Amino acid sequence: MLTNAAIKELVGTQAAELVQSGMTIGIGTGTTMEWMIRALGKKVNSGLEIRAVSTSQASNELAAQFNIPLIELNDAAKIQLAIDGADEIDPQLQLIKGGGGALFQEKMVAAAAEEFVVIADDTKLVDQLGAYPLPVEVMIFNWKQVDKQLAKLIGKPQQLRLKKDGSPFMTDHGNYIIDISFGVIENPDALNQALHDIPGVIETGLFLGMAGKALIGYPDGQTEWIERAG
Ligand SMILES: O=C[C@H](O)[C@H](O)[C@H](O)COP(=O)(O)O
Repeated sequence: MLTNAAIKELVGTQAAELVQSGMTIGIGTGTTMEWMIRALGKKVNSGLEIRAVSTSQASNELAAQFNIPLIELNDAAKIQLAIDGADEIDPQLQLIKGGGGALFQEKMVAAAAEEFVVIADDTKLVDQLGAYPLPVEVMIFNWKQVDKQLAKLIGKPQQLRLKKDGSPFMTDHGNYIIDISFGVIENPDALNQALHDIPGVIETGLFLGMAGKALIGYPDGQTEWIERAG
């Protein structure tokens, strides 16, 4: 049986095979994507010619270590393919993302891509989103006001993401994250809209109708492609 890290390596390495010379790709963030970036780096060092738009400082740094040419999203005329991990994946390929705090840039890159592929181990598959706390990126300027609005919307106070030293976690874009525990999200679209309606909410970790395919790895070493219906 494979360890969780080995499953991530399996799907990350397999996903790197999707990348063809000439492409501009989006590269996501997280422990699964680290394996994809490493595998892609080997291909680049063997002659694969690509350009990449990264979704975080951490992925920038890893990609740079492997000489993967990076460009800014504004300089990408086209992104043929974006690949990223996820924290939860439901049967419609609706996602919760942002466990690593990169949701805002990840969503901008995924939205700009012609195709968005998710890679994950099977523990990320759920029947309904919501067991994983939903990350919401908020302005520092009014985060306490946002929190009050969230308490009205959800009925209980929410958790500002903190670092191990107890100070607030800050995103690459200089914002805070509030992690919202739902248990089950009955209507992801309505929730996403309601959250966006709160001034000071910058982005949510709900990625709805974005992923076309997901590559899932299992402990027995098998992988499976799941496609979004419709
Ligand atoms: O902010 C982080 C991203 O959304 C990650 O893609 C997500 O948290 C999954 O990360 P991992 O592959 O480490 O489980």
